[in-house]
Amino acid sequence: MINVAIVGPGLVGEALIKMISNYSASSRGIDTPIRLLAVTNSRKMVVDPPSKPANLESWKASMLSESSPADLGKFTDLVSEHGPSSKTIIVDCTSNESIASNYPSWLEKGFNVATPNKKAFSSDISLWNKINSAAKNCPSKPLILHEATVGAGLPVLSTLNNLVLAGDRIDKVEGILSGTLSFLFCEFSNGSSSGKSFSDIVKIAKANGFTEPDPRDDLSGLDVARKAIILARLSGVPIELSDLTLENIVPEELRSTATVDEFMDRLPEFDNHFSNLNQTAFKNGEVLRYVASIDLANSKYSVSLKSFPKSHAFASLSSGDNIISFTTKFFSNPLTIMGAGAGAEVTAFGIFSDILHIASVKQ
Ligand SMILES: NC(=O)C1=CN([C@@H]2O[C@H](COP(=O)(O)OP(=O)(O)OC[C@H]3O[C@@H](n4cnc5c(N)ncnc54)[C@H](OP(=O)(O)O)[C@@H]3O)[C@@H](O)[C@H]2O)C=CC1
Ligand SMILES: N[C@@H](CC=O)C(=O)O
Ligand code: NA
Repeated sequence: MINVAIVGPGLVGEALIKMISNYSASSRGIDTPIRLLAVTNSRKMVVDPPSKPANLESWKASMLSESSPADLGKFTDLVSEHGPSSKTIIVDCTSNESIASNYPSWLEKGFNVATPNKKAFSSDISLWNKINSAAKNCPSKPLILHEATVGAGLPVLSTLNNLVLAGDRIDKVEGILSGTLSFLFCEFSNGSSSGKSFSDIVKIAKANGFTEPDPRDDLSGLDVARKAIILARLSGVPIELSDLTLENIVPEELRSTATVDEFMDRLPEFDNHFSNLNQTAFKNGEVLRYVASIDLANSKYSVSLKSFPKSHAFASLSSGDNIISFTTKFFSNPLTIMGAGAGAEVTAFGIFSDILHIASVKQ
């Protein structure tokens, strides 16, 4: 039995609960069943509730009726009473930095970790180093996987890890790494001079579940920058956020708005500003795309809004898709991965494939 404990049953966490409840391990060649044992958000937690909930609706009901106040320390203690930590996976589906700072201690205790949360892998390099040494030094060799942190469910990190393990040299990684910004600019800057307003498209991206809990994290370029850092570090170059040139497209006046609602309410005031940027590209026969360039060969790292001719692969991308290309010693003609780059279900799939990988190693 592999036990799964979820921290953060939000949009992505709920999609994951649905996926785990619908999964029948025996029919898919994994001998060990996967059991959803425990769930906590910032207010409440349930561990092995008497009702033994089988699906999302019954988990929601037991969160209401059988939960106790959330306490992360108690949560992991209770979880470890139900099976060895080597056969337990803690899944962090928050975007919280202080939850991420627990990974070293979870790994020291032998818990495996799977997460779409980028914070631990893109903040100060000291946390990255602590995580790696905790996993390496624990006798049960726990696994920590985070495929969904870049390209959601697309097999981006597993591909990069395989290239590195095989001895390839990564020269450059570039692409469109944000589902939100892909959706925004593919819809807004599509080679025509009219269409929906920029602020309306941001609202749709948020409603589609593409954005971070605070959409300013997407528009500021910070979310893309975090993904660029993860790609650089996994390629063997330990860069920090400060090594990267970042273009923030949030209008100056909206950067310090107090709440997400205030930001969304005031965004229409800047529709003309974005429309002018699009008009300039349009007049040159080009479109706008927000791209990341991780040029490892020349130690140059940037995330920025650029203009591309309509013949460029970035211009014809489907809205919401990511495209990531690796130029390497093996692949001088770049290896390219493309497909849906955000959304609850594809992200849950990325986490679930990490869970299945851990289950197959630890069963
Ligand atoms: N949406 C997407 O397409 C993708 C998302 N991701 C990542 O997935 C993660 C989840 O995103 P999403 O589901 O959209 O976010 P949501 O805001 O919908 O959900 C976040 C969840 O985390 C919980 N939470 C927040 N703080 C804490 C805390 N201190 N302790 C316990 N629980 C907490 C929230 O509970 P509460 O209600 O109590 O606050 C909520 O259940 C993020 O890291 C995001 O970057 C990655 C790839 C793609
Ligand atoms: N907000 C992010 C979600 C996935 O990481 C995005 O839009 O790409
Ligand atoms: Na991925």
